[in-house]
Amino acid sequence: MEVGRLPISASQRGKLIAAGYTTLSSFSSLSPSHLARDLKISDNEAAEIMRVASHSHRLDGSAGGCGTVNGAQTAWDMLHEEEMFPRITTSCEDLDNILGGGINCKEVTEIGGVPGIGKTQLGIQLAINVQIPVDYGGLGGKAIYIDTEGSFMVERALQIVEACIEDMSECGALLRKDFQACQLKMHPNNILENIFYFRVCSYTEQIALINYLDKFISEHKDVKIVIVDSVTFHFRQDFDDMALRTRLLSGMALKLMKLAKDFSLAVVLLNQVTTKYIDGSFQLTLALGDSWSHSCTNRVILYWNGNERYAYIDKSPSLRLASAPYSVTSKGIRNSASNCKRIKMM
Ligand SMILES: Nc1ncnc2c1ncn2[C@@H]1O[C@H](COP(=O)(O)OP(=O)(O)OP(=O)(O)O)[C@@H](O)[C@H]1O
Repeated sequence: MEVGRLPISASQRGKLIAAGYTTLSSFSSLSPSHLARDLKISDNEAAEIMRVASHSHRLDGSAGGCGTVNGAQTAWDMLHEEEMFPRITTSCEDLDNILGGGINCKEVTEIGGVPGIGKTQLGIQLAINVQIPVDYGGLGGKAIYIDTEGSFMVERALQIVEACIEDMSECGALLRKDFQACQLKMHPNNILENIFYFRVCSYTEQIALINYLDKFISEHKDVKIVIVDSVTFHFRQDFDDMALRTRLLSGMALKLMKLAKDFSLAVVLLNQVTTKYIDGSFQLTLALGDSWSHSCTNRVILYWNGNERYAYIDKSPSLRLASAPYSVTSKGIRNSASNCKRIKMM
């Protein structure tokens, strides 16, 4: 495919051609940072060109064009790319710390816990925090919220949005930043408008929607997080054929992992827990644990420790297994109250 046919801006097309990249295959094997250097553009802009190019290439291939295998990416490029995307804060410093700074883009993070522990609250918080402007250390992105249980409450979302704006204006004053400049972006109406909400009422609807996300996100490029609350709800009932259930779940998991990689976004899967008889005692395990266990990069378990809520990193290829307290307040997710007391006393 020729660069002239790519759906990018005329100036980007001009820069590609001027740098000698006249066909898609002439730069498809480069890393975004390499392309950014050659074109003298930002890494983000280069990553976006690569994404559009790879999408157009896929469409071209499915329309009969011949497919090519992309070249390898170096580990150095991968590290550089990772640094390009800040993590999405949970609004709880302790939780962010054990997560290596927050929820990572390009990865699937499963968050499980007992009813009432705060999974939905965390999901709503992330859908809002992903919109924190780049100037304030955020991603300035948008969110997709897939609700399978009907637990998303818009009034509660508004309450958390207002608290987030309040925090940002305080933070702006501390950092002497011009909060007025981002006030329009961080207006409650705009923040709520940037959360695309889908209610799904059956597993077939859920699979159909996840298959459609590719197209939806191509048309809404700012989406930086997809939250599914909860991912296994419809798969826990009305299933006689367990092999079919496992196949459908694995297919859905693969699709979500691919979305995370292709669009450099975070996928957060909220999940319920059940009790299982293991080694002579009943223990809490995530719903559909065995058929689902390879579907995520990171797994976080939320649990009660006395009266306090805790999060525990249960599985991760890069984070140490650790736990941290957090609380659910009227403002949303925050540091645990006892931790705040400790900080004040010090
Ligand atoms: N406005 C609020 N102020 C303080 N805490 C709140 C507020 N709204 C909700 N909560 C807390 O959040 C908890 C419910 O959290 P959430 O709905 O996220 O649980 P969940 O883990 O998703 O449960 P389920 O699995 O049943 O959906 C409540 O028990 C309450 O303690």
